[in-house]
Order: sequence, then structure tokens, then C-alpha cells
Amino acid sequence: MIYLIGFMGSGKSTIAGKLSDELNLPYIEMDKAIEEKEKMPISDMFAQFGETYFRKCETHLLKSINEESVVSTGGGVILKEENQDYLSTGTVVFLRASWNTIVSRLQNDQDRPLWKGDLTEKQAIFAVRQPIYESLAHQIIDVDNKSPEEIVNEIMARLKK
Ligand SMILES: Nc1ncnc2c1ncn2[C@@H]1O[C@H](COP(=O)(O)OP(=O)(O)O)[C@@H](O)[C@H]1O
Ligand SMILES: O=C(O)C1=C[C@@H](OP(=O)(O)O)[C@@H](O)[C@H](O)C1
Ligand SMILES: [Mg+2]
Repeated sequence: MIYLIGFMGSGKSTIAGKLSDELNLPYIEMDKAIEEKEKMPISDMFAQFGETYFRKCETHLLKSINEESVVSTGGGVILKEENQDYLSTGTVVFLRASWNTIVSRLQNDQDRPLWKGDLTEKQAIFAVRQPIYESLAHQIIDVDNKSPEEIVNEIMARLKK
């Protein structure tokens, strides 16, 4: 199993489909699978049932993926120790974007429930998560100023080593 991890906006969803084509593996977008199962957008799920409910769905889905796939996770999947242990059984690829890249990509984003409020709060979440992504990663790919194709090529080269 290949798990793409990284902060919101690092490009997990953009890269996973292209990477799965290269590897000839199915592609699973966790956020989309949760939305389909729960029949509502993630932002509504947060608003109606809270983040804890979303996190339960996320863990349940993570553990239910059996077929070898490229998995695009949500940025917060690394928060639970239970999930960390599970991710570690596969190949974990961290898409590492700088804070400036994240801000420039998400400045107009309205969909992500945790991308709201002032920038200082969001940067605090980024600072907490960054070392967790790094510690879980089998491969770290710096993504700033690279096209999706360059990033996929870099991942492919690393996976062949
Ligand atoms: N390598 C890249 N270069 C430029 N823009 C990118 C790149 N990867 C992703 N993006 C853009 O950044 C935004 C967030 O990407 P997305 O794949 O949804 O990230 P994630 O799933 O990690 O939150 C999207 O608008 C996407 O088009
Ligand atoms: O960082 C997070 O906690 C989240 C990231 C989102 O996915 P992306 O990383 O694809 O934006 C989504 O799972 C949810 O809104 C929570
Ligand atoms: Mg995504």
C-alpha cells in the first residue's frame, strides 16, 4: 500500500491519481470515499457531527482498504496513534510543502473545514503536524515549485531504489 501524507494543500489528491496510473494500481481518495459513504460533504459532517465523528469514519476507512492501492489520505490522518501504526505497515510518502506554498495554494479555499480562521492558528496546526509527517515518512518529497509530473517522477524514482 502506498499512502500519500501531508498537510492540506500539499497536493496529495492531485498526485495520487497520476501516481496510481504510473504504478498501475487503483487509487483511493479517502475524503471522497468518506463523503460517499456518509452521503454528505466533509464540511457538513464537521458542522453537523463534529470533527470526532469524521475522525472515526477516517480510521474505519483506513483500516478497511484491503486491495493494494495508492491512497490519498486527508491531512489529519496522522493525528491518531492508531492510524500512525496502521500507516506504518505500508509505504508512506510525505509530500512536504512549505508554509508559503500551502498559503498560496489555499488562499481562496472554502471547502476545507480546518482551513478557516486566521493564518496564525492554521500555521500553529502546520507546526504541530510537520514533525509527525516527517517521523512517519518512508520517503519525503519536497514539492515546492515542482509540477505534478515532476513530483510523480520523483516518487517513482524513489520507489524503485
Ligand atoms: N505541484 C503542484 N503545483 C501547483 N499547484 C498544485 C500542485 N499540486 C497541487 N496543486 C494545487 O493545490 C491545491 C491543493 O491540492 P490538493 O491535491 O487538493 O491537495 P491536498 O489533497 O493535499 O489537500 C489544488 O488547487 C491543486 O490544483
Ligand atoms: O488536515 C485535515 O485535518 C483535513 C484535511 C482534509 O483533506 P486534505 O488534506 O486533502 O485537504 C480533510 O480530510 C479534512 O478536511 C481534514
Ligand atoms: Mg486532498
